[in-house]
Amino acid sequence: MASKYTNGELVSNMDDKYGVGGGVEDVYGEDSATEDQLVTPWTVSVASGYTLLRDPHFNKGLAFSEKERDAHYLRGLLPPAVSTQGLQEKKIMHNLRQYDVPLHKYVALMDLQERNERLFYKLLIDNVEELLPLVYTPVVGEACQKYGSIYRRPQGLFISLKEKGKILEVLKNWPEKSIQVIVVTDGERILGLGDLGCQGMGIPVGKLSLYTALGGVRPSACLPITIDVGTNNEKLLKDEFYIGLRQKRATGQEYAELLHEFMCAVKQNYGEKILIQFEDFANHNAFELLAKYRNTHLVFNDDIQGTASVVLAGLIAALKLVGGTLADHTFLFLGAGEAGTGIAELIALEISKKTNAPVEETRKKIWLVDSKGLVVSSRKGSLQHFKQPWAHEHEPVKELLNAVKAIKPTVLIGTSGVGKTFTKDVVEAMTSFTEKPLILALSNPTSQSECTAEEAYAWSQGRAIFASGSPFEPVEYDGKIFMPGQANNAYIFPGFGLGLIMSGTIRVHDDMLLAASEALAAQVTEENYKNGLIYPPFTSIRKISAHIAAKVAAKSYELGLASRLPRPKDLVKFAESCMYSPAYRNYL
Ligand SMILES: NC(=O)C1=CN([C@@H]2O[C@H](COP(=O)(O)OP(=O)(O)OC[C@H]3O[C@@H](n4cnc5c(N)ncnc54)[C@H](OP(=O)(O)O)[C@@H]3O)[C@@H](O)[C@H]2O)C=CC1
Ligand SMILES: CC(=O)C(=O)O
Ligand SMILES: [Mg+2]
Repeated sequence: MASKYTNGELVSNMDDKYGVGGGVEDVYGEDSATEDQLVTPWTVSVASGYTLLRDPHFNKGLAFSEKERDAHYLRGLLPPAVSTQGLQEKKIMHNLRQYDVPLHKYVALMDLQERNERLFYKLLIDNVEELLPLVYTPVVGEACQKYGSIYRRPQGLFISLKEKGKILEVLKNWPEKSIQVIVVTDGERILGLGDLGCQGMGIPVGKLSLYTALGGVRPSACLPITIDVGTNNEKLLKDEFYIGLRQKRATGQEYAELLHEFMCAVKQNYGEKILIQFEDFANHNAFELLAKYRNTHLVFNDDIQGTASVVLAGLIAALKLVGGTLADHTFLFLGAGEAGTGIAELIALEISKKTNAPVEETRKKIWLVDSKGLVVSSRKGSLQHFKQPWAHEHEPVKELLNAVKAIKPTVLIGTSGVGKTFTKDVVEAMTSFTEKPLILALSNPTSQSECTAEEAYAWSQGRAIFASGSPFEPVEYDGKIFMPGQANNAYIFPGFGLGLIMSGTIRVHDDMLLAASEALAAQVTEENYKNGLIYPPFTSIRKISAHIAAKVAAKSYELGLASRLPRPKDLVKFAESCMYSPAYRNYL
């Protein structure tokens, strides 16, 4: 047990309201952070020097000032030099850039997060375009595949079948008490990489680091959770470094009971307003969990709902480039799972709202292809429930190319999880009847992208408007530079979650997703359009998130689902004021 000082008095961590770990209490809270806010001595409890240096929430490394070194027993524990956060940032970015292997950069970043949290977030916020592909797709995918080998320290909470009957106790083991958002996975569909079992933990950890960096939700309010019910991945089951349960996945009642215990325990421990984001569940569980808990919990499925909202935003923005309304377009999806049907449904809803046509009608402009071909009415008997609404009248078509020729889409969206499926023939066929084909290759990571940016531009003779789930570099084609966009739910969920949290929202409503889409689309500038972009750059993501949060919160107040009263007048300003700042504090 570490010793601690409170106002000069030695106390045991046992007595500390922060429990295990202890640390300098941040009396101003992380949300309304401003640099150089002084913490008065009588309100602060101070860890002994050694403990303080090893507490990632408060450690500043060489940036502890001379006075802090004296006040907090750090003399001798640090070399004499005193640094600034800016200089530390410069050094770490320099060091990161020396690594050739992206996974090594990932490991270095995770080490930083566990050593000095504020510096980690400062880096991520200031260098978002450079670091996003590391802490998020594509590199996080490789990290999950190799999670057992690169595992150093536990991140987040692991809840396995072994914890059945004890989940509430497990939640209480987590040191932070005021959790506002949980991202949870069971690891069965990690990006387009399939079942990675317990090693899927990289995803909730990565998503929550974006909640903080992109959405400004304070890190101590974020809890990553992996539910381990086994894995059907034979390779992992045989891998000596695998960190999860070595058994086949539990299914049926056993699975449902564990998940139900989890959902009840979370609500019991954190209350009605805890946001639970489901992430990378396989579709046979994802739709069911969302349907089962959407009326009793504040739940959000990022793959179904977040993806739908980000794609709809891109489509609304793209109308400026291609003209017409959404109702004028014909949509074809490769992939009819969570992402595909989620997006399709939100497009149909948006068109319905705009045209007053019933959703049953507006769905008819949207077609989906799954692994067996075009989803058509003659297949109805064997289709999963989420595909049923898309089984339109048409003769069976097996291949995507033939579906493209038959449907003549103006918008082609890849949500198959299978790379290289938008072939030259497919893109050329689409380009033959559409002046400006809109091509979204959403599958992650990069290896699973339906086509590359270069392929989309080259095969369409530079006519395609292209965006992808994982980032691609700008492409030079025919002497012109083309800027591919990134159509990724990372644009939506941080701001969406912030909007829910800051308004005390108790349930997610589809209209909030539409509001988020419109807010994101409104952030695309004329300059972006000139570059062929349908999404704004991630460099302005905090501003974007504040606008998304404000629109989501406004919708929540309008629907009577917000519990934070009175409603703040200026919701954008309020969102900004809630955002975590990673600037160091003075602990004096
Ligand atoms: N960019 C973003 O923000 C997001 C991207 N994604 C990505 O989308 C992909 C899919 O995710 P999700 O929808 O959750 O996965 P699902 O497993 O729910 O759906 C995959 C769909 O693709 C179909 N499919 C698989 N292989 C083929 C093939 N060879 N030809 C045609 N269809 C095929 C499946 O068919 P069947 O039903 O017949 O099995 C299924 O309908 C993943 O790569 C994921 O990373 C997901 C969420 C967000
Ligand atoms: C981006 C994301 O959520 C996915 O690929 O699953
Ligand atoms: Mg996902």
